[in-house]
Amino acid sequence: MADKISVLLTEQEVDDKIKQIGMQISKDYEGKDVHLICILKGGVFFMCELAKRITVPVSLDFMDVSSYGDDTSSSGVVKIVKDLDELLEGKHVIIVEDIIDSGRTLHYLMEILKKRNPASLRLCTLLDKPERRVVDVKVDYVGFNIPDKFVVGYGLDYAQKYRNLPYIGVIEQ
Ligand SMILES: O=P(O)(O)OC[C@H]1O[C@H](OP(=O)(O)OP(=O)(O)O)[C@H](O)[C@@H]1O
Ligand code: HPA
Ligand SMILES: [Mg+2]
Repeated sequence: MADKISVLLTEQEVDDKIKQIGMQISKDYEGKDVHLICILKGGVFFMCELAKRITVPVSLDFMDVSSYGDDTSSSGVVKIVKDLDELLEGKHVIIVEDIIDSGRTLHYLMEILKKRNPASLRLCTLLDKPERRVVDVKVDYVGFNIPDKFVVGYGLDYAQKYRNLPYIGVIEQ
């Protein structure tokens, strides 16, 4: 049976927000190149749209880190499924995520990536659920703070489904 999904953030709201973040990053990094790291799979839709809105030179890389599997809450175990292709030494790096929830994934990742000597390292997320935080993470660019609800769409999945929705929705129980 199909799940009933209600809209939390419309496609227009998400698109407008990504344009704003893109403009802010372009301003903050004027005269520099930025290296975007997409955290697969959830970050992929956001990164593609964001990259198009940044006006300074952009390079891209991908990392797959998984902590949720097909469940709706974090197992606390973070594993690197695919590492980056490129070195970070001297680069202005922005990690691009779909959501920060418990903070476990990003806390772990920031620690690992800092050790690779980027010129700078920032974190950009489309969604943040501050109420759910278990581990502290400093987030530099946030699209939306959202309530403690399990959301899907724009890269976010429930058991691998609904990543392709062009809006952010909540599965009704
Ligand atoms: O703040 P946390 O509680 O750690 O949760 C956030 C992480 O969980 C999700 O990834 P997931 O491991 O489900 O992989 P996916 O992106 O492939 O769905 C999401 O994309 C973030 O990476
Ligand atoms: O609300 C969520 N939805 C989908 N994946 C997630 N990973 C962490 N939080 C979420
Ligand atoms: Mg997931």
